[in-house]
Amino acid sequence: MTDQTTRHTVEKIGGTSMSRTKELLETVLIGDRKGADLYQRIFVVSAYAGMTDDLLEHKKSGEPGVYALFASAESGWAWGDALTAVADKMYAQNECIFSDEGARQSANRFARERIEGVRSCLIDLSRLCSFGHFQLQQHLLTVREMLASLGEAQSAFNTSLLLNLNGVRARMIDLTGWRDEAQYTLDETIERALADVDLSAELPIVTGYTQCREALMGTYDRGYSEVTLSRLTVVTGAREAIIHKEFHLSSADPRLVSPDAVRVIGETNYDVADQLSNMGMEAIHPWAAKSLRQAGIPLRVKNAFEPEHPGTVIRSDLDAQAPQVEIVTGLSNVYAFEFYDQNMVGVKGYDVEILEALKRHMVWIIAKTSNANTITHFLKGSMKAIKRVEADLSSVFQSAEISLRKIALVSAIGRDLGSTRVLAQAMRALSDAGIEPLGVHDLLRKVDLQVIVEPEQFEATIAALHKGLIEDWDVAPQQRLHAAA
Ligand SMILES: Nc1ncnc2c1ncn2[C@@H]1O[C@H](COP(=O)(O)OP(=O)(O)O)[C@@H](O)[C@H]1O
Ligand SMILES: N[C@@H](CC(=O)OP(=O)(O)O)C(=O)O
Repeated sequence: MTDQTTRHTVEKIGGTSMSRTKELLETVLIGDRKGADLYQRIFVVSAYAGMTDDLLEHKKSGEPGVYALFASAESGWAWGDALTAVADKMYAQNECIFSDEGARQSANRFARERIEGVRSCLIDLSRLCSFGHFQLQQHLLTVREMLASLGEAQSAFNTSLLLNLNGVRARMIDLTGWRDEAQYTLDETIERALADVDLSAELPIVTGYTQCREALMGTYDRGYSEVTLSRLTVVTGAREAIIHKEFHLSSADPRLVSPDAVRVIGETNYDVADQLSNMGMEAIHPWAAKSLRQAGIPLRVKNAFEPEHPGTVIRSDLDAQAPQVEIVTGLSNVYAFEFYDQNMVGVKGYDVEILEALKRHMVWIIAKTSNANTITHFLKGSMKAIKRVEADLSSVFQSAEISLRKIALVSAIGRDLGSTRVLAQAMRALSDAGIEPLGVHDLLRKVDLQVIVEPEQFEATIAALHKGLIEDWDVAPQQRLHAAA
């Protein structure tokens, strides 16, 4: 069926929003909908806020969770206590969600069965690996997948149960591979799981984690639920993918710039979405955007708690009407990895070696610059991994001087920044705020302007650029006329 009015949507609810379960029922999940209006939607749910952090490692601080403890030899059996703490957190979450005793018990039973199943599997694996014939290293990805999927299994089970209690025909679609006998590709797994679902009369609540041959965790790592969202959208031929977040996609993080000063982004294109995810803004996982863009399906980012608001539409064919910065975002903990070698002038091959080392140690490159004898990469990753890159390169290039420093990178992003006014106004805004940038990247392809500052100046830089390039953008020419008169 291709009729726009009857085709379904696929909608993801992020972890931060999932934790506000009761409000979600009154907005996104049920709200004023009745009868047929409740259906023709597929929901993909993330784990409740903080759950995946505790199961794996903290996304921002890197603090070890169950996985990181299990993987590190020095931690011994500490992972077992960490897993028990996750179970307790799950029961506490169930306590908040279900006032009905029977429902709470079945939610707790579900969580306990999954947690204890994984626990005994990990104990067996540790025992096997103590023989030496089985190498723990070879199984760590599977362990990571098993642990991560616990979070999404809980939230999908709870959401469908809660909807059932509220008279909605919801069905949990468990893509986590729990006790499955065969393994399929991502697309096949999705097709098989939804084959007998009648979208006009059932509401599928799908786990954000999909266990499949491609191993989502190995390829995409954190933020994987958006990959499930995008493939589900493409495979089921949905008319639109929707991401429900805690805030509207705004011109800056409303936690850093006052919510009154930020603007909701009405529309943008996938080019801007790519820049945002590169900066770790998580507007959408870069790989998720790719599938949707290739299939020509629009993505809408909405505030989960303001369901009437149309939110932000992201499509490939939306060009800007005029040069304008749309969003100011950044990363406060970036490593500037500077490789300097005077022997480099006129010689090729340095770049390749550096890139190989970065790839080998799985370090994310945010940006790079180079000149005659210096190549600087701006990196996101663990200090440990970056130190390994440094060691590898020092042994290959003995005359090189490699230096590493922490910086913050703030980026002003828009579909068309092709006006010299953007750079001029950015510099004025920074100088007015007393910020001296360590570096600025204004490239030929005008979609972003990157400013490098000391980490302590991160928030002030976001605020200053937001003020200069967004809040004051339309008023600035007039003010300049007054100033000149
Ligand atoms: N430009 C922005 N617009 C909206 N939120 C932003 C923006 N930049 C950063 N954020 C932050 O993103 C957070 C949501 O992050 P995310 O991990 O995507 O949540 P979720 O768990 O819902 O997927 C919000 O708490 C908000 O502070
Ligand atoms: N819960 C997972 C997957 C995910 O996509 O989460 P969120 O939608 O909350 O970013 C993670 O934290 O990585």
